[in-house]
Amino acid sequence: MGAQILDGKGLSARLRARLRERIEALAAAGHPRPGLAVVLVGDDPASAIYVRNKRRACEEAGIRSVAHDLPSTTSEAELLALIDRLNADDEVDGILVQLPLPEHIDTERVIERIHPDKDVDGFHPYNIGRLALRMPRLRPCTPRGVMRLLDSHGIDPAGREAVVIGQSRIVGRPMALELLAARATVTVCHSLTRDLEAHVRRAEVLVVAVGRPRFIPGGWVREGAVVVDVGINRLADGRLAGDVDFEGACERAGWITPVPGGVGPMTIVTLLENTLEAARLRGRIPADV
Ligand SMILES: Nc1nc2c(c(=O)[nH]1)N[C@@H](CN(C=O)c1ccc(C(=O)N[C@@H](CCC(=O)O)C(=O)O)cc1)CN2
Repeated sequence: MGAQILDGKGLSARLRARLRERIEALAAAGHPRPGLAVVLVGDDPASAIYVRNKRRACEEAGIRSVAHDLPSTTSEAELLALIDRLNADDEVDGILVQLPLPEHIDTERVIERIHPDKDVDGFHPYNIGRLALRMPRLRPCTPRGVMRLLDSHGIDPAGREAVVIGQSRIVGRPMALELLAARATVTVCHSLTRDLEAHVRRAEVLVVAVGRPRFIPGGWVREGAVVVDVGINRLADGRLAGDVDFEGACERAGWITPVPGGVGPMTIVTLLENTLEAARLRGRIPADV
């Protein structure tokens, strides 16, 4: 076990405490509390847990969260109508629609309907475009959380070979944009990539987000690499495993995120920070807090 741990759980707890202080100070000065609408459609058990955790995190931080739990039979038109109402509601600073949505709903159409200034997930084409142009506004939570985790441990990706495995909207694509903005040399690998092992072996910063337990063998990891494991996979015995063979990778990596306790908690704290940022962008709280 040589690798040092990138402790997302510890860092997120410190950031959440700081956020709570800022929000309480704002409230004491007479400013409104930021408001987040959390929309869950259907009964996916993992989504229900993530949404519950987000709502609890809001409460602890002093953010007002409003729950919209809709049945899996909700039509796309009904969901879009709810988003229209939330867009028009001045007390709602952020709108979060938990993904994945049921198959009969067009995810792109839903994301595009959210006003970009309330898009606390950072998935709207406007916000992704701003990130691509290195003019970020609201940034996707998981990649932003990863960058903060690296930064807090003094890890600068500039000039390094970064390899991202997975090209999802939530992680892979925006992660590549974040690393590019941080001036890494970035490769994105996906299901059609030939010789994945060769790409992994040359990665100085390796980010894996494929959703397959222990998909990357530890023996592929470059000596001294920074390994960021975004996968959260529930094993048959109930335990959680990442997308990387953690024990094997620890023998070779310089730094590694654990699962649980690495990237996941950073996603949630970044959502809270984005909600505060959205309230600022909308002028509901002062710009200088
Ligand atoms: N609208 C969105 N949907 C989804 C997102 C997202 O960022 N926005 N990301 C994922 C799931 N996700 C947040 O929604 C998420 C997943 C896991 C964690 C987390 O803290 N995990 C813990 C372990 C939790 C457990 O015991 O199961 C950890 O890694 O320590 C936070 C957020 C998909 N959908």
